[in-house]
Amino acid sequence: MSTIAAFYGGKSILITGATGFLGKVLMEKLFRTSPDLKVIYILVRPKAGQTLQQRVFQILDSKLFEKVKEVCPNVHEKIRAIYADLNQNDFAISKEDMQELLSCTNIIFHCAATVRFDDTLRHAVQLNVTATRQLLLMASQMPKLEAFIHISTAYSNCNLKHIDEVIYPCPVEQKKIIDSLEWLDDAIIDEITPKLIRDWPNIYTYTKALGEMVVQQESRNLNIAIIRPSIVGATWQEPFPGWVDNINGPNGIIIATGKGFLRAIKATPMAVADVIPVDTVVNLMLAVGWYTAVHRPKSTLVYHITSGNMNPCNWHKMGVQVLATFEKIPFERPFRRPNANFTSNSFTSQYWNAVSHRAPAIIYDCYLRLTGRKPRMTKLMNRLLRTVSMLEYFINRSWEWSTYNTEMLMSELSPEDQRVFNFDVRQLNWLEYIENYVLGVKKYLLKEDMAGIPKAKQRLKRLRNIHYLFNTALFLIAWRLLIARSQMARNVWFFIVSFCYKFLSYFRASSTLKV
Ligand SMILES: CCCCCCCCCCCCCCCCCCCCCCCCCC(=O)SCCNC(=O)CCNC(=O)[C@H](O)C(C)(C)COP(=O)(O)OP(=O)(O)OC[C@H]1O[C@@H](n2cnc3c(N)ncnc32)[C@H](O)[C@@H]1OP(=O)(O)O
Ligand SMILES: NC(=O)C1=CN([C@@H]2O[C@H](COP(=O)(O)OP(=O)(O)OC[C@H]3O[C@@H](n4cnc5c(N)ncnc54)[C@H](OP(=O)(O)O)[C@@H]3O)[C@@H](O)[C@H]2O)C=CC1
Repeated sequence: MSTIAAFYGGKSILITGATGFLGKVLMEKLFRTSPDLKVIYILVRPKAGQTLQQRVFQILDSKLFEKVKEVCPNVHEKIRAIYADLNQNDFAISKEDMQELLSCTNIIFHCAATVRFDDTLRHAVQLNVTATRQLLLMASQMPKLEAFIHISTAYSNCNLKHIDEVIYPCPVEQKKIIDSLEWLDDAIIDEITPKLIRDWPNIYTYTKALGEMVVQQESRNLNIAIIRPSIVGATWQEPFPGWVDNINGPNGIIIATGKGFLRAIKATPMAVADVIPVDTVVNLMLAVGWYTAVHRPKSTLVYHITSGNMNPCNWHKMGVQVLATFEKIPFERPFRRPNANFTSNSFTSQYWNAVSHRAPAIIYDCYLRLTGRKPRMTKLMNRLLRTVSMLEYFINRSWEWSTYNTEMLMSELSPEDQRVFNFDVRQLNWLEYIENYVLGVKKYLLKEDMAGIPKAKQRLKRLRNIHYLFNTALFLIAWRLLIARSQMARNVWFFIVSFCYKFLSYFRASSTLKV
């Protein structure tokens, strides 16, 4: 029997961000491996016209939870959704709910965050910093609490090249920032934001660094650990390969490439693509929860869960495998044939944007206008290019993350725990993983049926023919114009024509001789 799985038996676990990508996979694994856990409290807000119960029902009803329902048929009774908005004071939790949380919680997994790169500083600080502080305050009033696991990101210190498993100080104290945001108005905040975030690439990574400072400074006597995953990707093995459910990070890029919208990107091909499967992250989270509660390390330990130093893959290899998968399993109704040009040069990147992205969008919009429809491709392309420009920072650099604590933890696990809660990324076969990833994007994100593959392949063939036809026509028109204007072009043209003529005459003569 797994020690870690047994540890969670009978426990009351509080999860924030349980409706997010990581949170769902965490809940799934907990229910599947420790069906005898007492309860999982999840802090949820109503969203998109759905009540808390409807949101929970939708999660449990998804394919991700199919195995759970076999192992833990009463899973509905073991989830307790608590109304909470982390943007509000005391999270707007009712008194009764708060009392229950304070008196019963054994373990906290704090996953909630805003992961948008362009959020306002006020909102990002509220969620990624102030809410963490508030949760720590709540945790300090929980008599039964055994461990508090805070999820940060490996990019919280991406202004450094080599990152150790320590909490780095931020140039401005988190308390000062929280205080000043209370009285500064939005216009001033917007003005000072670039000065505050300095060499961090965006507000998200900056506020995640501040969040870690809060954990360090407000941890009181709590048993805390911080986990820093790199780019979290689709599931590797559990509960099945390729599960993914949002368009963040590589997912949106895979869709945009598979649908033929994105055909070139400013990326350093040999830079490390530090993607880490979500189930690997969850396995480490559960192992850390157990270790922190049972071994009670004297200080707050930071754990990196990255792939680059143990089993590196670069963007070139990833791009090639993604394209190879599109050949076998194309996405439906592509705009153009998928292609991937990598360039690290700004000028070439601008060229590709004009020729490969903007021009086809404008041509398509003209076609839509001519056929009496509303043009939309240029707008869509502009948004896509804006998104890609925000991701560029991360695909043009490589980082080194030390993983001593993660490796130490691996060595502390029994062979059974190493198997059930495997976070050894050295065993990952990238080619297989990427293929399953692309397949998962098709099935679970785009909700496309595998039966549509032959039709998609046919459409790709048609697009290829249109592409050749279009290029030939373009070449002939350009050449015709050139000939009309330039004596040199005319000379070259006559030289080529006379050469072909002579060649053909010679060929005809020699074949007549043979006869
Ligand atoms: C490489 C070579 C490729 C070559 C060519 C092809 C090669 C072949 C394949 C290549 C292989 C794979 C290569 C992968 C490279 C990946 C790099 C990943 C780096 C990740 C670093 C993460 C580091 C930190 C990790 C962490 O620690 S945490 C998680 C990170 N956090 C995020 O990833 C949130 C980001 N996002 C936002 O910050 C917001 O999305 C915002 C952008 C502001 C827009 O915001 P806005 O426009 O207001 O609105 P949205 O509703 O959000 O989206 C509006 C519109 O954009 C679309 N769209 C949103 N997203 C994406 C996205 N990704 N990709 C594409 N489209 C996207 C959406 O479809 C919608 O389309 P539309 O509706 O217009 O049709
Ligand atoms: N995905 C990645 O690549 C990486 C993620 N991480 C970290 O992992 C954690 C989880 O990320 P991920 O699952 O991908 O993110 P998601 O965006 O998928 O999930 C975010 C979660 O936070 C919740 N949340 C946001 N705002 C509020 C609020 N005001 N009140 C209550 N809940 C709120 C969301 O709830 P709702 O559903 O209601 O919006 C959702 O459950 C984050 O801390 C992130 O920084 C770290 C490295 C990489």
